Formats: sequence, C-alpha cells, structure tokens
Amino acid sequence: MNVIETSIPEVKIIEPKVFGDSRGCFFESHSHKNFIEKVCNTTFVQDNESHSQFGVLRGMHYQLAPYTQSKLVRVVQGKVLDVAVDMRTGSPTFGKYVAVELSAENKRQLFVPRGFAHGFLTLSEEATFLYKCDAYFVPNHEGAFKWDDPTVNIQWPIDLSRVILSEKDKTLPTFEEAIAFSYADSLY
Ligand SMILES: Cc1cn([C@H]2C[C@H](O)[C@@H](COP(=O)(O)OP(=O)(O)O[C@H]3O[C@@H](C)C(=O)[C@@H](O)[C@H]3O)O2)c(=O)[nH]c1=O
Repeated sequence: MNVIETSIPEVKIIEPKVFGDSRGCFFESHSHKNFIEKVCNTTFVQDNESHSQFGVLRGMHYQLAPYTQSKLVRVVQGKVLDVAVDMRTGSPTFGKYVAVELSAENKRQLFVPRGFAHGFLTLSEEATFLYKCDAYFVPNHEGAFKWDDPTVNIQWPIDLSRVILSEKDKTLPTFEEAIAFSYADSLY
C-alpha cells in the first residue's frame, strides 16, 4: 500500500496495491500489520457501513472524550468528497481541513485521527461508505458542528440547495460552539 501525506500531517491517504487480471482485480483493503507500521499504531474494533443518495451530507461528526475515535474510511460504490477537520486546540492546523475524493474507482482510504471531526458529501447517484473505528460507538456521546460553518468554510463542490441532511444534522452548533462544548483538549 502507498501512504500519501496531506496538508495536515496526521491525516493520511492510503492507496492499496491493486492486482488486476482478466477476471477483475484483487487488493488487500486492510492489513493491520501494514497499517500500524505505515500509518498509526491503533486497533480498529468496529466496522460501519452507510448508503447514501446524491447530495446526502453526513457531518461534521466526532465522539466525545473519553470515547474519541480514529476512523479509516473508504467508498466501495460511487463517489464522495470526504472531509476531516482538525479540532485539536493548540494544533498548528486547528480549524483547518483536508478534503479528498474517495471512490470505488480510486479505492483511496482516508485516515481520520482522534481530535478530528469527519463528514462526507455524496457526489454520485448512490454511494456505499465503509469505515473502521478504533473505539466503539457510545450513544449520547456524539459531538458535531454544522457542515456549512463559516469559520471552517469547507468548499463543498455542489449546489448547496441540493444538500440532504438528517434532522439531527440540520440543527448543529457552530465550530466555535462545538469546541467550547466538547472539552476539545481531551478530544485526542
Ligand atoms: C455512528 C453509529 C450510529 N448508530 C445508530 C444511531 C442512529 O440511530 C443511527 C444513524 O446514526 P447517525 O444518524 O449518527 O449516522 P451518520 O449521520 O451516518 O453518522 C456517521 O457520520 C459519519 C460522517 C461519521 O463520521 C460517523 O462516525 C457517524 O457519525 O445509527 C449506531 O448504532 N452505531 C454507530 O456507530
């Protein structure tokens, strides 16, 4: 696998080595050994899957301390713009974000460390999104801020009137409010 650096050093793009032949292709979608050697020394304990239609935006989410999570995310059908936002107060990249197109075609994965909020926008007619987490989901310990927060100012690439949100994601706080609520120093 190939690890590609991003503008935020702890956020990494992972490209698997793909073996193509007359039948199709094969690749290791995850190797714990390679991952801990080349990306981050952590162990994933939960796998999640979501399906979305064009325009569905899920975000910007994280889990509160002491249940913070790193995530390894990918797309197996369709295409999304995936975004990780640095919420680590004191970090040189605090408030900055990385946005990467992930698709079934490019087979790229994004590593979203603890201390980051995560979200994605579906760019294809449908998308199937898979992700690993290194801590279990704990209900009522979810943190989030609004996808169109003006401070973070994520450049989403579609007409914003077409964005489809969950009821929960329609009424989220701003980035600044989320930082204040979330005891951000203990997010990572
Ligand atoms: C995230 C999660 C949700 N659920 C339940 C809670 C709820 O009833 C239902 C749908 O949850 P949500 O609306 O929060 O799903 P969704 O909006 O897809 O939330 C996800 O968004 C992306 C961007 C992330 O980064 C994830 O960590 C997660 O926050 O599934 C679990 O049982 N386990 C889980 O790990």
